[in-house]
Amino acid sequence: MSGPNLASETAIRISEIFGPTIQGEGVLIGQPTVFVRTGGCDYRCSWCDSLHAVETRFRHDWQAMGVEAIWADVEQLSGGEPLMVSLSGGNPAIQPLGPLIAHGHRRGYRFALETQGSIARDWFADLDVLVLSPKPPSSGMETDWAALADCLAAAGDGPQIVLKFIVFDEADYAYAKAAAARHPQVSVYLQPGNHTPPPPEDDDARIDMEGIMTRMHWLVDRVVEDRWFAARVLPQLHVLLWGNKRGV
Ligand SMILES: C[S@@+](CC[C@H](N)C(=O)[O-])C[C@H]1O[C@@H](n2cnc3c(N)ncnc32)[C@H](O)[C@@H]1O
Ligand SMILES: Nc1nc2[nH]cc(C(=O)O)c2c(=O)[nH]1
Ligand code: SF4
Ligand SMILES: [Mg+2]
Repeated sequence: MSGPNLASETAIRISEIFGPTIQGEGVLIGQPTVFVRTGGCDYRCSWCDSLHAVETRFRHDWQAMGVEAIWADVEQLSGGEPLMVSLSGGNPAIQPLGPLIAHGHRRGYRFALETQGSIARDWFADLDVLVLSPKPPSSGMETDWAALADCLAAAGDGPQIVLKFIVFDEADYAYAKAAAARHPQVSVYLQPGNHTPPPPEDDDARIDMEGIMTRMHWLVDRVVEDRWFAARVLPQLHVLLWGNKRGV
């Protein structure tokens, strides 16, 4: 909560803080982590699974919090045991996260950040893992390639950097291949899309498991057919386990 001593430049808009759970996606899949999800996004992906942290109609659920207040929640959830903190959103790059990362690092925690690559920040260099997830045609968004390159440049040699592409169809797959070719030094994760986003207003967590599995099989076939052996194909493990349930 914003208190009297909360300097406005350090206020971070928070949608939810939860965990520990396992990281369900990409390079850190299976790793225990606490999530810090920020509110607000510069994109509106057609299939976004986190609209409660994107659309301003949910902003009454967001809180402006200082580093100390966020950290109290992270420490309480982790029992004071240093672990990986996953920063997601919304687009967490909108928020001033540098001081939070420095605060956690001093206490032995590590930080992974998930962003679409539309906004570069100097503090990307302080992360342990930077997951860049540029958005394919099915999202309805346009990629700003210069901004993506700026994100990679801002991170420099600091964090481990990976590209994670959501793939729904052949056009998305072609996009992933072309985008990966622009940055051949960065490892690539391909993730089948989940086309049943949660209605944010209720708790119906059902998903079309068959549809996701069909897409996953197709994606594996596609990568093998192309002999794209540098790519890694992974489902959203948390979605397979808990469907579209929030806070897991
Ligand atoms: C909700 S986003 C938040 C972080 C950032 N805005 C981004 O998109 O990278 C976290 C991750 O979930 C992925 N994602 C969102 N909706 C999805 C869906 N319907 N199916 C599969 N992955 C999805 C995004 O592509 C991103 O990699
Ligand atoms: N378990 C779990 N893994 C995740 N990986 C990325 C997530 C996200 O929403 O950013 C997410 C999430 O919400 N839960
Ligand atoms: S960029 Fe991420 S949070 Fe924003 S709308 Fe797209 S998937 Fe959702
Ligand atoms: Mg998610």
